[in-house]
Formats: sequence, structure tokens, C-alpha cells
Amino acid sequence: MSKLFRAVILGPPGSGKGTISERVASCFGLQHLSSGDFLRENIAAKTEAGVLAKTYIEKGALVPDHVMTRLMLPRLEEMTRHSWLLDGFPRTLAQAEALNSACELDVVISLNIPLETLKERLRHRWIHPASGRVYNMFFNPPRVQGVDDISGEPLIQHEDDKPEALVARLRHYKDVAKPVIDLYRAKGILHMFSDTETDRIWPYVSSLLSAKIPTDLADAQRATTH
Ligand SMILES: Nc1ccn([C@@H]2O[C@H](COP(=O)(O)OP(=O)(O)OP(=O)(O)O)[C@@H](O)[C@H]2O)c(=O)n1
Ligand SMILES: Nc1nc2c(ncn2[C@@H]2O[C@H](COP(=O)(O)OP(=O)(O)O)[C@@H](O)[C@H]2O)c(=O)[nH]1
Repeated sequence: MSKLFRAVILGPPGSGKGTISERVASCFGLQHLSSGDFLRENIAAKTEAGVLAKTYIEKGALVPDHVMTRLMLPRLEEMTRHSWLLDGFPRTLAQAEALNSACELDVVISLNIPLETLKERLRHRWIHPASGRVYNMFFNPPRVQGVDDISGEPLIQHEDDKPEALVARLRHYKDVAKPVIDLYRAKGILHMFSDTETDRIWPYVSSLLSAKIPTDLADAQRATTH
């Protein structure tokens, strides 16, 4: 069996992790695993972890490490035969260490986007909760305002994108992300991208992954996705 490819994408809320992950999933066939979507599914299903997580997310706080780790590691164990891109986990050093002991990463993509850009994007972010599809009123608006393109269902704004929760989230992100970034830099797998536009970052991410993803794996994935 060909070697599987394991990647993580890091970046503050609004940095484009979800947008870039979707492009990676469709161009390279990696599974996009979003911890935020997984949390929201657990909240909607009122699982024990979901009920607990909701109280933190509503305050713009991070869900405690042991809750996140207990949620995400079993999810990754189900994915032993897939190549994946993990988005939103790890957020803290403790989560990164837990991930380290569960699997070996090939690449970490880190998005470095100015604060003002993040605030502006999140103010205008609308999502379709059932699918996780993300829109922006200017960057990628839905065809009909307020409505998901595929299902026709209404779009909503995340509670945690609203201004009250946002500033606390962005401030907290910086503090907890630094040791995670340092860890991956020390391992020699960190690739940092800085710009205000996803479309300018994407060609660099794409060429990085083209160079790193083993050719036999890329061929196999292309064969299954077309
Ligand atoms: N490892 C993680 C991942 C997510 N969260 C919580 O879940 C929320 C939503 O997660 P996500 O959708 O990943 O949000 P952000 O990364 O904050 O931004 P986004 O889509 O908005 O990336 C976060 O704000 C945070 O409260 C967390 O505590 N720990
Ligand atoms: N204006 C603008 N908006 C963008 C760009 N890239 C992503 N977005 C939007 O910004 C918001 C945050 O992007 P998202 O991928 O959800 O970021 P994440 O929070 O890191 O997962 C979404 O509404 C996107 O549609 C960009 O280059 N320019």
C-alpha cells in the first residue's frame, strides 16, 4: 500500500483554513477533517462532549484539551487508511503533543493573516450549518443572498463570529498558537504563508503539496476522485 499523507493546517479564525482545505481536498483528494465542524455536529447531536463544548464555544473560549483530544483521536483512528488534512486541531501545545503520539505528520501549513483582514472577513462569513459550506458576502457570495447554493436552506452566522466573541477568540489564538508553531518549526515540517488574499496563497500551497505528496498516492487519489 502506498504511504499515506498527513497534513495539518494552522491559522487564526478567518485565516482561510476551511477555504484552503476544501481546495486541497478537491485538488489532491485528501480528506478534510475540520474539528470545528466535528464539534458542531456533536453539539447538534447533543453528545456528552458536544453539550460540554457548547458552553466554552459560546464564550469564545477554547474547549479543554482533554475534551478535544478525546473527541479527535478516535476520529483519526477511523481514518487509518486515508490521507487527510486536519483543520482546527491541534490548537494548543497539549493537543499537538497528543497528536504527535498518535501519528506522524508530513506537512504543517501555517497561515499568517493580518488582524484587520481577519476581523473584516469574519464579520461577513455566513455558513450552511448542515454541510459546513462557507460563504463570504464579497469573496464567495451565495447565488441568492442568505441561501445555500446547493440545498436552498438558510445560511447562519456562527455565534463565535459575532463581534462579542470575536476579539477574545483572536487574542487567545495568538497566545496558544505560538508554542504549537514553534514545535512544528523545530520538527522541520512547518510551512508559513503570509498574505491578505487566499487566492495569492493558494498557488504556493498547491506547489508545496504537489512536491510533497508521493506520486503513486496522488495518482491513486486522482483515479478515485475522477
Ligand atoms: N481544537 C479546537 C477546535 C475548535 N475549538 C472551538 O470550536 C470553535 C469553532 O471551531 P472552528 O470552526 O475551527 O473555529 P475557528 O478555528 O475558531 O475558526 P474557523 O472556522 O472559524 O476556523 C472555536 O472557536 C473554539 O471555541 C476548540 O476549542 N479547540
Ligand atoms: N475577502 C476575502 N475573504 C476570504 C478570503 N479567503 C477566505 N475568505 C472568507 O473569509 C472567511 C473565513 O474563511 P475560512 O476559510 O472559513 O477560515 P477559517 O476560519 O480559517 O477556516 C470565509 O467567509 C471565507 O469565505 C480572501 O482571500 N478574501
